[in-house]
Amino acid sequence: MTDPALQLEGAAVRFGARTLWSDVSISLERGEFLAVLGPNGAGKSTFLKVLLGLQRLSAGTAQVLGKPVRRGSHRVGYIPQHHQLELETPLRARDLVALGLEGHKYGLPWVSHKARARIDDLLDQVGARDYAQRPVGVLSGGEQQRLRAAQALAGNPGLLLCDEPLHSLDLNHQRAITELIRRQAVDRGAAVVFVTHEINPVIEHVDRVLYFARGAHRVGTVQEVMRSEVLSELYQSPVEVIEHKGRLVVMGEHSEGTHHD
Ligand SMILES: Nc1ncnc2c1ncn2[C@@H]1O[C@H](COP(=O)(O)OP(=O)(O)OP(=O)(O)O)[C@@H](O)[C@H]1O
Repeated sequence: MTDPALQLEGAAVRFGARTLWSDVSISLERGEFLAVLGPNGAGKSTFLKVLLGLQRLSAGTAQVLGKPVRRGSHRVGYIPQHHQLELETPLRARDLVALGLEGHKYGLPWVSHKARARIDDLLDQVGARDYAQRPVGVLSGGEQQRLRAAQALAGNPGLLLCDEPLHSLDLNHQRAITELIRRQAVDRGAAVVFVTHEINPVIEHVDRVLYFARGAHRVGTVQEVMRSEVLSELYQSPVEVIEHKGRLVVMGEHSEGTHHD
């Protein structure tokens, strides 16, 4: 039996007197797609930081691919939240993708034929071949974001962590990147943790939802969590979830995502 891709037991993060979230227990199998939802400041990115080994738990345990979390695991791919790279960043677009290949993290002196083919393939898949030779700093936000997705997939990760990866992408590229992420899960058996404010673009791929709000959380299938009574209880105020042509419209979500002890 293979280890779960991700396993948290009684996990909590506290900053001083503030409990961001607590008592999170979840196990994710290879190939599973978890959407992480919740209002601003609810602790979604912090959840990813825990899995990246960048944020210590205040209680509980976290294991990734059968081992305690640690920084810099090449089995973990990460698409960070969008931020514009500096104009002067001394990398071409294809170099950014190459950085995702194991063994290329500390410089780019020599790229094997096989690695070059893999980079070309990824550049094609994210539609970045045309700007592969351009300096990354001059590229648009969406163009950079597509390269980050390719970089995260380059090392064939067993766990793929995505922090709002569709942000700043047009509809066509949203679909292309979503399809790439889905294939990593379905064809290559990676577990996906997908932080998003908007579940609809990925709803057909989501196996389970982890919803954070007001220091509490719920875990379950889309049908179990994305319901008026469940979210109203979580937000402690009326929230209405309406299904319309396969899309979910959530009305009455508050922006306040945290509480103070
Ligand atoms: N090291 C830290 N020390 C104190 N507070 C922190 C620290 N890291 C994060 N926080 C706080 O924890 C809260 C949760 O942040 P996080 O980035 O996880 O939220 P989020 O759900 O991803 O929000 P958004 O949707 O806005 O991206 C924020 O209020 C943030 O200021």
